[in-house]
Amino acid sequence: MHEEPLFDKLTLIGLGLIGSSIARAARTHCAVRKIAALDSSPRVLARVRELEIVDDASGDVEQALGDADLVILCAPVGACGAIARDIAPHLKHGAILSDVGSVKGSIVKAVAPHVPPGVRFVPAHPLAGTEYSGPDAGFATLFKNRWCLLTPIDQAAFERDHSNADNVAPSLSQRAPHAENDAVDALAEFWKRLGAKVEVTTPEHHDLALAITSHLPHLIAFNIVGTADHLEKVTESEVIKFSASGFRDFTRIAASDPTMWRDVFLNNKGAVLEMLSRFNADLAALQRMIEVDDGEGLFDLFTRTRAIRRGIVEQGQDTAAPDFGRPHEKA
Ligand SMILES: NC(=O)c1ccc[n+]([C@@H]2O[C@H](COP(=O)([O-])OP(=O)(O)OC[C@H]3O[C@@H](n4cnc5c(N)ncnc54)[C@H](O)[C@@H]3O)[C@@H](O)[C@H]2O)c1
Ligand SMILES: O=C(O)C(=O)C[C@]1(C(=O)O)C=C[C@@H](O)C=C1
Repeated sequence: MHEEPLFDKLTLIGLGLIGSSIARAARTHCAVRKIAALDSSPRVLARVRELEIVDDASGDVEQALGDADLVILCAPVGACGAIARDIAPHLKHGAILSDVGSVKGSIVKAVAPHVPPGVRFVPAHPLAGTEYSGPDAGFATLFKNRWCLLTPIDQAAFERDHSNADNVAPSLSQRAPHAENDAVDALAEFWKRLGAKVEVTTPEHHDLALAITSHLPHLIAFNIVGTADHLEKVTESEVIKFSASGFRDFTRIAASDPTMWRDVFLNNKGAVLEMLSRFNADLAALQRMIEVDDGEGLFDLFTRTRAIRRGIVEQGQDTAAPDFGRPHEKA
C-alpha cells in the first residue's frame, strides 16, 4: 500500500503495449493522481476509452498536456522527434519529459533539440515487453522485477554542442545550465513504484549493451524465420508442421512489431552492425569447428552458454521451468 501519488498528472503519448502497461501499472500502484492519453490513431484512443485505463482519452492536446507533470513518449522510436516538436509548446514549465524507446542515442538527438527551457528531459527504457502490440496487449505487471535504464543527458551541454545545428531552436541554446538530478530521481521513483529495478547509464552504453542483448537476438530470429520461410517453399509445410522444436522459440521473437523493429535497426545502426560483425566472426569459428570435427571446442562453447542461461534464471530474469513453462504431461 502506497501513501501518496508521486505525480499529480501523467500524460502518455502512444497507448500500445508499453503505454497501456504504464497506464495500468500506474493505476495499480497509485503512482499518479490522473492519467491522460494521446495517440495518433483514433482507433487506439477509442479502445483506450473502452478499456477505461486512463482518465482522459479525449485526444485534446492542450487538455492532455497543459497541466501534465510527467509526459512519457511511448510511440515507435522513429516518431519521437516529430512528437517532441509538436508537443513542445504545450508542455508546462517544470514538467518532466521522458520516453521508453528501445534506442537512446537517436532519441536524444531527435528529442533534445525540441525540449523547451524549464522542461527536464530524462530518456528511459524499460527492458520488458512481449511480441504483442496495441492497448489490449498491455498488462499491469509487465515491469515487475524488470530493469528500467535511465540515460540522463546534460541538456545544457547538449545545446552548447549543437547550438549551430539547424534543428536547435535559438532560445534553447540560451538555457541556463542546471542539474537535472531531481528529475532523474523522480523518474527513478516512478519506475520503482511500477515494480521495476532502475539503473542509470549513458545513451551510448545503453545502445551498445542493448545491441547484443536485445537487437541482435531479434535480428537473428527475423533472419532464421525468414530463411525457413524461403525453405518452406521447397519443403511444403514441414517447417510449420515440425516446429515444436528450437525453431518455435525464434518464431515468438520474430512475430514482434514490424514498425518498432524497423525503427530500432535504423536508429541503432552503428552498434548493431558492430555486434553483427562480431557475431559473423564467431559464427565462422563455429562453422570451422564443425568442419574440422572440433568436438572439444563445441562442447566448451555450449557449456559456457548453458551457464549464461543459468545465470539469467538465478537473477530472476526468467523462469526456471523447462521449455519456458509450457505444459508437458508427465507419463
Ligand atoms: N514492445 C516491446 O517489447 C518494447 C519494450 C520496451 C520498449 N519499447 C519501446 O516502446 C515504444 C512503443 O512500443 P510498443 O510495443 O508499445 O508499440 P505499439 O505498437 O504497441 O504502440 C505504439 C503506439 O504509438 C502510437 N503512435 C505511433 N506514432 C505516433 C505518433 N506520431 N503520435 C502518437 N502516437 C503514435 C500507435 O498508434 C500505437 O498506439 C517503442 O519506442 C519501443 O521501441 C517496446
Ligand atoms: O520479450 C520480448 O518479447 C522482448 O523482445 C522484449 C524486449 C527484449 O528484447 O528483451 C524487446 C525490446 C525492448 O526494447 C525491450 C524488451
